[in-house]
Amino acid sequence: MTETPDLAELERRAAREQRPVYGADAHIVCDNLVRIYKTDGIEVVALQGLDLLVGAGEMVAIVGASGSGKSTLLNILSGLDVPTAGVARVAGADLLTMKSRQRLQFRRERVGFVWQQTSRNLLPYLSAEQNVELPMRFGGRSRRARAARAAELLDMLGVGDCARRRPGELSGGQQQRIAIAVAVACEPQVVLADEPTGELDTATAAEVFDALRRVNAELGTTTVVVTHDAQVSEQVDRTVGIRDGRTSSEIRRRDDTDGTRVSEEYAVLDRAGRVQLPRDFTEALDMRDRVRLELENDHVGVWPDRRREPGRRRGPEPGSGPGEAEGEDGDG
Ligand SMILES: Nc1ncnc2c1ncn2[C@@H]1O[C@H](COP(=O)(O)OP(=O)(O)OP(=O)(O)O)[C@@H](O)[C@H]1O
Repeated sequence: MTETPDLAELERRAAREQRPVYGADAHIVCDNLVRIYKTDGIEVVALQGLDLLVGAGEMVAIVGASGSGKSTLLNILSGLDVPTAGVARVAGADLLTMKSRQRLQFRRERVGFVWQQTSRNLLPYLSAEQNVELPMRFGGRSRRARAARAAELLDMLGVGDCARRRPGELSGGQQQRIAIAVAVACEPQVVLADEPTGELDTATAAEVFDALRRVNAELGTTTVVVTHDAQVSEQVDRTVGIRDGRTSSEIRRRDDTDGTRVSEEYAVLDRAGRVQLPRDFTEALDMRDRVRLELENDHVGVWPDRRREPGRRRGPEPGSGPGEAEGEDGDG
């Protein structure tokens, strides 16, 4: 007969099983993040249990179809919007429980933003250097220190020669590089950019993205960039895909020992064990409603449900060795 464990035994077991807190080391933590908009009695679930971890100093691109929830996510991370449920922590600040004063302080000190519309980033009646100096006025720096930092940042971003010009006298790309200088003027720990290259041609977009990468590398700011631009997102080591308000896939890139760029696609596995297969994978194998799974030594095989409709495309037979895992076309 098995003995019922007493309270002390249960506590010992709980202590043994205690796992580290999700995202304990991460600089940005979204855990089961939910945002529901309610307008005229209609509910739109913009984020439905999104998980995301970004390490300190990391640069991540967020991609996804229109309406997938990218801007909603960025608005929450920037403290502009409050999530309906879940956990959102940025640079140690809890974005769900924060009071309005703390929120203001968070927005002034810990995060910098770059928006798509240049008019949202810069004041049109101030010169480039005055725009960069403006946020530093709240930080109590001397006038000389503000001017020195503005000059240093504009030089670093390749727009030192534009210091005296107003936004209307500058190209879109120059304006966005100045916007990046404004975003990092108060030495925030995190930079958030929502389609910063959306209004620019390809060559100028690459220059602006390069400026963001320079800031990330030289100042060490954790950087999250929402972008539609695949060419732009390829320049970062990690691209996170959002689908229907959830993180669905990740592409990680690294330089191999021989210098070639290697890129690998991952699916996000959440703590409930859910994996969202990429749409092109499910469509390629006509996977719908239900898939068959098999646990192997070092991977899990996923097959379309053959019994669903006899005669349709089939996946590979179980046990046909490594390579049978998700995404392999089983028609061979
Ligand atoms: N203020 C709002 N009120 C109601 N619904 C909203 C609001 N903002 C966004 N939504 C809805 O939430 C969903 C996610 O929108 P969001 O703007 O985050 O998507 P997105 O991925 O940034 O899209 P895009 O690439 O077109 O900017 C959409 O269905 C959108 O219509």
